[in-house]
Amino acid sequence: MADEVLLSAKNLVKRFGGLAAVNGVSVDLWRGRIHAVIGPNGAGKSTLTNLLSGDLPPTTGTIHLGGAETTGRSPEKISRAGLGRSYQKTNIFLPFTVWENVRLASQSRAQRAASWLSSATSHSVTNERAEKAMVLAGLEHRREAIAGTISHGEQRQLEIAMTLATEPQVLLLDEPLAGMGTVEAERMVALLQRLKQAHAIMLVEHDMDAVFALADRLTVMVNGQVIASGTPEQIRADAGVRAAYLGEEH
Ligand SMILES: Nc1ncnc2c1ncn2[C@@H]1O[C@H](COP(=O)(O)OP(=O)(O)OP(=O)(O)O)[C@@H](O)[C@H]1O
Repeated sequence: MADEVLLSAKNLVKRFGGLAAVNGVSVDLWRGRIHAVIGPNGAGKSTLTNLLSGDLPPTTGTIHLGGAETTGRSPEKISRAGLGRSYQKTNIFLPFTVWENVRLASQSRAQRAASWLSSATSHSVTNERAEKAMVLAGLEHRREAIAGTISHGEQRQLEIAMTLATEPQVLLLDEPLAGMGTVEAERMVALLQRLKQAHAIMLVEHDMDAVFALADRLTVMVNGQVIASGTPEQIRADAGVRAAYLGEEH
């Protein structure tokens, strides 16, 4: 699959009353690349994610997904157009098994008609999609485990498997490494590296070691605005970024 821009946002603005939480932000997400968005608390990262996913409509600006404009469309429509989002807040059904959770997520993608037709074909398509997502997320050996009993890191993998079961082209990942220990974080970094081959990924993450290990491009936001955008090397060398955000540690 050739690298291509799968999502393109231009001059996004989101105002809450007098506050411009996102103020003129443009971003292109490419298949085969991880694009990290970093910035201090309140910089506007979650708001930007909400604009791209349709959870919030932008005040002004445009969003194209896979060539079609999705500005102002519902999250459901944007999801169907190929965008998958994992939330910080978990969507997992804890009493269900890993497989049942991924299967349910896959079912949510099934055509409405298929549920009443209930054909063997639609079931096998749903199962195949779930199986593929579970394997891709590295959870096949935990298939029968109750979701509430698996480790925190595995639950984050499960959230990603559930997102993958909707077959997105673009993945918006909100702090996938939050609360992880070293071994779990390393496993998640390896998973994201695998996923980027077939997807465009936007990563919002506070773990700077992981961000600099993973990102092909970075956008640095402060107070709703982009203060720098570029490769990890360019961002590391940017005096404004060092002053505003990274300090002297990078
Ligand atoms: N629904 C809302 N109504 C009013 N103000 C909001 C709303 N959502 C966010 N804000 C404000 O917009 C600004 C950006 O917030 P946002 O959550 O996008 O930042 P962030 O970079 O994701 O921060 P964090 O790293 O802490 O998650 C903040 O000043 C926040 O208080």
